[in-house]
Amino acid sequence: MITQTAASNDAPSGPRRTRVKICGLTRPQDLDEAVAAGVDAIGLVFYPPSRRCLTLEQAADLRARVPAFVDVTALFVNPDAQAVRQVIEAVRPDLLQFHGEESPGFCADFGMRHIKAFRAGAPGLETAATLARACEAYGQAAGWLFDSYSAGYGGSGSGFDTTLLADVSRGPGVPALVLSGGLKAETVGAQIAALEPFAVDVSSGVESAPGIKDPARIQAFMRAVRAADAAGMP
Ligand SMILES: O=C(O)c1ccccc1N[C@@H]1O[C@H](COP(=O)(O)O)[C@@H](O)[C@H]1O
Repeated sequence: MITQTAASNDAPSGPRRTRVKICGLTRPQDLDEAVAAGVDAIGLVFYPPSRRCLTLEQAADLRARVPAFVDVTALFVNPDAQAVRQVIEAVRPDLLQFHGEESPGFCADFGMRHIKAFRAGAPGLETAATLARACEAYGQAAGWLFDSYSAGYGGSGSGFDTTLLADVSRGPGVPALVLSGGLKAETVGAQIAALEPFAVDVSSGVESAPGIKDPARIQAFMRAVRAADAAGMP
């Protein structure tokens, strides 16, 4: 159930500032562009079938460019624990992000802040009630991320029916609501206005090809988020 009207995970009143994560970075110049544009977090993918997947060495090189106060998230899909530990050791991410069928215990076992992703509309997550119930099992997460249900596990560029989020718990002390799935500069403002997510997470919508970010699209996306925030100021 949504428990507050200003449906942000921030304090109940005050100016809106939607956090932005750009995921699936593979090149130093794209990382620099995202940081210069003002992102709050970047995501590095460790899922071999993805064209955005990095080696430990590539990821460590990218990580070394990230300044203070920008979080680095390491994204996995049903990894084995050893693979996660290797990434933690080599890359030192600030957060882990799990996009598969990882259990709450597995996600929490690394003693790190983590985000659990849910594919809205997937089997067992087809209604607002079942999606909300699934989230509740992951109360130790720092964020609940909502993505579309499509072939593969994410990063597809497709959106989903956001009415499925209607029953998700929100408010202080509840994992942050992170909206994802097919976001782009042209549409993100309307999504922010309608749903007031704590954060948005984008990959395909700021790319010219999988894993290749486009500076103009990154800047346009950030402008659209900030315009939506300004429009929602009290
Ligand atoms: O980016 C990937 O390749 C990826 C692979 C497996 C799981 C998740 C992945 N990316 C995440 O998917 C969402 C939506 O991305 P998009 O904007 O629709 O392309 C986002 O959270 C990415 O971090």
